[in-house]
Amino acid sequence: MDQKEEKKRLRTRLLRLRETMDAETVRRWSRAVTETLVDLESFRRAGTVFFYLPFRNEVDTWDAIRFAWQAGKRVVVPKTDPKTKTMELYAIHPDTPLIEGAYGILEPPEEPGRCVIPAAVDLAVVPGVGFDEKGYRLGYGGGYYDRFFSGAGAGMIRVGVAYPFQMVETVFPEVHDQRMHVVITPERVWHCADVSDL
Ligand SMILES: Nc1nc2c(c(=O)[nH]1)N(C=O)[C@@H](CNc1ccc(C(=O)N[C@@H](CCC(=O)O)C(=O)O)cc1)CN2
Ligand SMILES: Nc1ncnc2c1ncn2[C@@H]1O[C@H](COP(=O)(O)OP(=O)(O)OP(=O)(O)O)[C@@H](O)[C@H]1O
Repeated sequence: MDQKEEKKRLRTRLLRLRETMDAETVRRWSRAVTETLVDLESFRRAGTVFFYLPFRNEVDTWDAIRFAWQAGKRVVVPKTDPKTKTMELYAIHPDTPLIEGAYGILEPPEEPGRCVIPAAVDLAVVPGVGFDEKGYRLGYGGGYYDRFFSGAGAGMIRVGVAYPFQMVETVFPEVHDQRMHVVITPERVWHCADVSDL
């Protein structure tokens, strides 16, 4: 089997495992990940944090988002453009009305001229279908985060969040894949890239 086929099978297998999780397990593991995340030195120091808004049993980021607001941080989330496979970032507040955008993921409404430049973001909390110990990430195959991190979003600290079963031996990385600096699972933190002050 070639690498492309292996990667596709791994994606299907991991997505199936995540789909079959019960709500209580999603809550319990998300809470454990959140506690570790908000305690990271790089998170405490961050003024602006790029979160994703969870869908389909992804690690729930809402508690961490509320924590960030309470700590006075700026919270930004992506608005995706499926035509160009790119993301723009918008700041959200507790009262920002969110709408279902591409793929049924909640997004802030479009506000021309109000998007936040990626260079202003200190840390990104990154969703994934799977991760490996080197910090490589398997996503839905759209290349959104790879494109973002290899371009304007290059400077921020990248923190992947995952359930235990999403941490695998290898995600069959390709040359364009951008590594995470840190991956957090409910039971531990994986320091993947050389960032001196994490
Ligand atoms: N919460 C969250 N937001 C996110 C991501 C994510 O993984 N999670 N993304 C991370 O990249 C981007 C959206 N990427 C996505 C890419 C494809 C599909 C998707 O549903 N794909 C179809 C496959 C066929 C198709 O292209 O339509 C599928 O899986 O059924 C979903 C999200 C940006 N926002
Ligand atoms: N920096 C980039 N510039 C242009 N195309 C890219 C870049 N990074 C990735 N791509 C393209 O995007 C496609 C999907 O990449 P990949 O399979 O790694 O996505 P993924 O990381 O699983 O998805 P996502 O980030 O959306 O969750 C690939 O065909 C790749 O060629």
